Amino acid sequence: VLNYASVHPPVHLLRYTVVQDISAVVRALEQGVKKADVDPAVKAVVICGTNGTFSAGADIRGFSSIQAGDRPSLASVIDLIERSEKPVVAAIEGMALGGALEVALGCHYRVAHAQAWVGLPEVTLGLLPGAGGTQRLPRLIGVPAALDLITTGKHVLAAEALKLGIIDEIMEENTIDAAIHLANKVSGQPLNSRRLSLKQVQSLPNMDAILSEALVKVKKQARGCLSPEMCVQAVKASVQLPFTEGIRKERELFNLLLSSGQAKALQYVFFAQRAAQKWTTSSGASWKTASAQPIRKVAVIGLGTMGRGIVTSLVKAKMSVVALEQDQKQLEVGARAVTSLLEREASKMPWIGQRPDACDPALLQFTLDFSVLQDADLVIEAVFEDMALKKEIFHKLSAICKPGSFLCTNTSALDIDEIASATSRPHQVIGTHFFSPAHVMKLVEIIHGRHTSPITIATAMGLAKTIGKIGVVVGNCFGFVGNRMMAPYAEQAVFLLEEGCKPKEVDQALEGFGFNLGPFRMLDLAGLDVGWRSRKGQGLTGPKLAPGTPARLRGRRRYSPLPDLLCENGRYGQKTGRGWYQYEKPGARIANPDPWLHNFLIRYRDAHHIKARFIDEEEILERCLYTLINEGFQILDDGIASDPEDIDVIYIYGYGWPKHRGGPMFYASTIGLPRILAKLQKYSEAHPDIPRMQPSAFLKKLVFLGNPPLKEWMSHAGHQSSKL
Ligand SMILES: CCCCCCC/C=C/C(=O)SCCNC(=O)CCNC(=O)[C@H](O)C(C)(C)COP(=O)(O)OP(=O)(O)OC[C@H]1O[C@@H](n2cnc3c(N)ncnc32)[C@H](O)[C@@H]1OP(=O)(O)O
Repeated sequence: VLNYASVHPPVHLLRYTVVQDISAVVRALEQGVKKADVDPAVKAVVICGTNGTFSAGADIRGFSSIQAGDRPSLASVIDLIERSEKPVVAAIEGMALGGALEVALGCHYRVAHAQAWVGLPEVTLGLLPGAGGTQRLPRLIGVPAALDLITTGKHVLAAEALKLGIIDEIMEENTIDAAIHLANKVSGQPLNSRRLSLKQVQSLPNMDAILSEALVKVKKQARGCLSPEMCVQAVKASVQLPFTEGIRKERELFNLLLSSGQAKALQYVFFAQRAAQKWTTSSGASWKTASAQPIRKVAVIGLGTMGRGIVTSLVKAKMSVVALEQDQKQLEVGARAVTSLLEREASKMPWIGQRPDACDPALLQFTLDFSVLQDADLVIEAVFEDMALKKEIFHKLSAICKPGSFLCTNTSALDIDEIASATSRPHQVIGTHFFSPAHVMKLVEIIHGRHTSPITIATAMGLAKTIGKIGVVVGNCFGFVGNRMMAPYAEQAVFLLEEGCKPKEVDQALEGFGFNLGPFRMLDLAGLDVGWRSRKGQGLTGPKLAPGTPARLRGRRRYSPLPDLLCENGRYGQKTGRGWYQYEKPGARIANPDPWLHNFLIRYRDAHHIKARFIDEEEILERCLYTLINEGFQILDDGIASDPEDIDVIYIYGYGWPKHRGGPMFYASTIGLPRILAKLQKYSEAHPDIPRMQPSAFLKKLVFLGNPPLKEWMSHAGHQSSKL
């Protein structure tokens, strides 16, 4: 939106908001600036936004239509603004992000409201600031600060932007009036010193080291994502090249990113994350009609690893919390752990820690007394995965809690309906599957049971948002979405060990793909005893296993007893200092290959007459990833997830799937469903005793229908989503 308004002659006001059609905004800005330039009555120009917002930047959907090599017309207009003979002042209210901040950097002065914030988030969309931002910002604030902003995409508040030198003045109110005042004041003064393209980047004695360290750092963190590295290269160009050549380099890098496919994936994730908030269930309940109830007081039952993280997240969000344990010793240990987590969190955010209300002790109460829970608006049970124990707790809660209280269970696999059956209010029972460490991980799977009411779902989603998490609504089945898909993935990883791989080879392949942790490092971190307990519960191993069951078969399905054997040897992973790897001591984090394990694998293969073979990276990746994706198709067909975006958000924020690959279902769409199907067919023919490798009927159907785009998949699902 752009208005050319003559409000306070001789200053002309250009109002615009870049969130819709960038080319319309660019055209209007160009006309406005040109008109002001030739109008002798105009002495200065102020650029501002509408409705209290400067601009959130370009419409991300528009990027798909940009062709590599397009002349970035926004960049030309920014040049025009900078070249103007009349002072141009940016009046920043609300936010100035991406292209909008680049426009402001082209202005000669920048005035911001105290509550405003600015940033260059392009890197998070797989791009770099492509309209001169990588060349102007280092000239304005120096290389280290510019690198920090451009490679992370972080937003900074006006006060910090002032300190960094991004803006010139902060206003508590009337930002536009202040900008007009400044424009009048500087009218007629020379402008060259305000034109960033004419400035040199401030030289630093250790510039080479700063740039190469930045490159090493982003490469290490990016796990194959290109945009942070390209951002460093662009900033390096601002140091090493004259402005116009730097701009050329910036454009070259921008075009490279635009055609990389990663930008498409990251932009897909931006919208998928937002789409996941617009939940629906297969019974037709949806975010549109259900409203969240206000939650003032939350109770958490159990102060184990999960309970501690959950309490910490709630307190950080300034919610009133009661934490319950069953005996004094566990209560004290849990309370100490929560306090230490909160202290650590406060030290990471000193600006919050200094505030007197940062962690009001009155907000957090530790208790052994169940009756204290009676006035809680919502209870999160976070004891360990034992159905009988959970049912006992829910039965008690149902009797004690006030009628309106919502009852949540933090479970990673158990049946929500069975837990709800222990209460007199199954419509207020819901699963809230947090991920460890719960004060860090963003994801919460919100699992609705057969009787869960829409208001309960909306309230759980609202709570997730309040505490800064991403809730994704899923249906009730063993393992829900995330762990159900993880099962065939982890199973393949273990089968690969049986057939000849070492844990490190499997982990390296998947970490090379971009996962934070490969499957064996992940299992060691989570604790191998967790899965062992679950398998014993299912009768797959342990006392419930029928005598005479073959070691490597359960029914007609292939089974690997390897993880059980490790646990029987006391190897539970990091916590015991031994698992799939060895660690310096219990609790240590650095995983080292363990000769004991390698010998054990050799003996195991001998005992079961398995001839070890060399397995290449391609097979490791295909078997682990395609079986996981295959389960995803089954989940969609079953209606457990309402669309592929939900699955992708779960995998990115809960399982460390590389964001620049867009999530497993998006990745499948980029590989092409016919290829995935063909590979699954090939592997399932070679391994007929692994049912999870047999292609899902839904995948086959989509291939038969000609590999439709991801957006159309659900219109072909057996279980029609109500979103459609
Ligand atoms: C060779 C060519 C060179 C061209 C150079 C071009 C230079 C320009 C580059 C850019 O400007 S890149 C874009 C930079 N901007 C961003 O990345 C901002 C992204 N948005 C946000 O961070 C947040 O949305 C927000 C603005 C901080 C608001 O957050 P809030 O939590 O309040 O709301 P949301 O739920 O996130 O968003 C509401 C609604 O708006 C949609 N939306 C937000 N930003 C954009 C956008 N930039 N493009 C398109 N759509 C956007 C968002 O999807 C939500 O939509 P619905 O889900 O409600 O439909």
